[in-house]
Amino acid sequence: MSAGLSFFTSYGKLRIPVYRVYAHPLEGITPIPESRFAGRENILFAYEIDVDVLGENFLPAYTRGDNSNVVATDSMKNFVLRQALEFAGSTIEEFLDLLGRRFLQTYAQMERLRLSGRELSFAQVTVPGGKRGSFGASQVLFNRTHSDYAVATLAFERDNNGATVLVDHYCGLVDMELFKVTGSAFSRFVRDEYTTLQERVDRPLFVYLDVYWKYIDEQAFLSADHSRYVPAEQVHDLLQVVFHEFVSESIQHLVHEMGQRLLARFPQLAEVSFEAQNRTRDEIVASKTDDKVKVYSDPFSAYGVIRLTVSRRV
Ligand SMILES: O=c1[nH]c(=O)c2[nH]c(=O)[nH]c2[nH]1
Repeated sequence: MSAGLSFFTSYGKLRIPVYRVYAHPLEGITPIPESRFAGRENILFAYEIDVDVLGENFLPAYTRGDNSNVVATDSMKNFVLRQALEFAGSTIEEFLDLLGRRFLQTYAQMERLRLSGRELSFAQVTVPGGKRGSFGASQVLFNRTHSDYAVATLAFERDNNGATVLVDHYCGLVDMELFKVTGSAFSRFVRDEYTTLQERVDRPLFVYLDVYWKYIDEQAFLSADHSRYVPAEQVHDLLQVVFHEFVSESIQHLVHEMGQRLLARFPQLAEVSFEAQNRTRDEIVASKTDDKVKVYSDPFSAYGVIRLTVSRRV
């Protein structure tokens, strides 16, 4: 080894596309008042999977070209795809859990592992139903959508007895884009010689929003009954309801309210985090006859970013 140097390495395969058809439906979730979401049929269970192997025992591959402890990333890709066929669960968290345990059981060369999943969103196509004039969801045709999507990351290690342990996790929903035309303010901020922004008691607020959550107890998202599982769809709907209802003084104020509402609705969560981008458009012209009719266009390309983590006190 090179004297006086230390190394941190990881290697793996990113963005392994998995399209499992007829996975087990997600059932048994607890309904919430903010959402009509009742479960997923999982006719098409589609995710991109990242595998990251961490540890020290493959360092000789870097320092001496010794690959004897290297599992080819190509084999990792094949492993993930084969496990997808055997997968009997219903959620991305359960799939990552299966992968983590099976990888560490199969490969003694792997010390630690981080696995991530990114939803490839598809929506059931609406087609005419049996009765004249009725429409319903196709059971066979899906339209790829490019809107917000769920994510999850699970990290695994071995304990002293060699058993696999889940050591960290987070779940999330990223790339929401929400535009509220009225009912948001931003005023009474610091004013000095650099201030050009007008005070606005009512502004159209356009935010890009990512939200992440962690559970108190991993059994809440791994147990097969799903009664304490928090589906991204419910989080999505709850955040929309809060934005719809709440008249905010700022994005800071809005994400704080969203954090409070999420932790109150889901007692099984330990922490929620937000990253919001301020994409509010500039007012260009307003109607002379109707106050609420206005035209907005894109602002200067730099955008504000607002972050928040809300944790339960322990
Ligand atoms: O909600 C907002 N928070 C800010 O911190 C900020 N700063 C700014 O210029 N506009 C806004 N809006």
